[in-house]
Amino acid sequence: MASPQKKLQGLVAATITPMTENGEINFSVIGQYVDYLVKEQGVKNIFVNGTTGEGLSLSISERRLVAEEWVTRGKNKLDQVVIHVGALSLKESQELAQHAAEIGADGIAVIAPFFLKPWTKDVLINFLKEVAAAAPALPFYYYHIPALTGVKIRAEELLNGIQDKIPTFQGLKFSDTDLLDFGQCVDQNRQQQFAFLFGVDEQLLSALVMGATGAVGSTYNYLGKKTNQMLEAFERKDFSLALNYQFCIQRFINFVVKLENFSELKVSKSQGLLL
Ligand SMILES: CC(=O)N[C@H](C=O)[C@@H](O)[C@H](O)[C@H](O)CO
Ligand SMILES: CC(=O)C(=O)O
Repeated sequence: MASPQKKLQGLVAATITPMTENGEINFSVIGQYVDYLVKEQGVKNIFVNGTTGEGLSLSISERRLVAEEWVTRGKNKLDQVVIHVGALSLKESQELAQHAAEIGADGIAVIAPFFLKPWTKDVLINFLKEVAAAAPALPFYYYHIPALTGVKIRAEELLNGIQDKIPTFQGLKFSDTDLLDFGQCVDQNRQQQFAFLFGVDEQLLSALVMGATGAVGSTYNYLGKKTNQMLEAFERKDFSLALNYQFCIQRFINFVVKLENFSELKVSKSQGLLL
């Protein structure tokens, strides 16, 4: 069973998967990448093989090797390494979950299957449950990203009673702008020790007000330090300073949104960018 004292909090960088010009994974820079995150950005948690890491575009054997390298390089340097193990095939997802446990990862996260989609909450829960059961000692996070999966089952609905089905359930990574849904996830689970990790970096301050306990995002690779300053200001209840930091972050993201050449990277104006 997941240990609550190891609660995932603060910033989690969704790592980019470094590649060589030939399209091979460039394992040789991952050690430096870890040091850069810790020393330059003050970020000590990572989320591997997610959206930013293009996990769904890698082969299963590449995903295993990437996960292994991050865990190895992060040893004694990072607090937590969470591996995204979602896949269309339940068997592949289970294989990756079991592998994450074997290599000593700190948690696994799973998105909803996105081609033949689960049509009800129960169908989705059953899929997640089977994956979680393949790594019964690892904390499990549901990765809610409806703009990319097309699975619109509300997170609030999914969380209702989830620990009865998935005892290792430890939190939610919420990559959507629906703060009603997010707020209700927090409000209805106050008795639990869940991690509520927000995934739309340009709106993190609003999510902190709603009770986010941390954040997973692409921009924490390079705006980690700035975002940590925002978190500290929020913690001190200096909301006007926190807002200044959020606006600064927004100006950067807005600049990228407006770059026409980046339009093909755009998921949707309101759902966040692949930065
Ligand atoms: C769709 C996507 O990749 N979202 C990322 C994580 O969930 C975010 O970190 C965004 O890249 C960021 O919020 C910028 O829009
Ligand atoms: C942002 C994020 O969490 C991801 O890239 O998966």
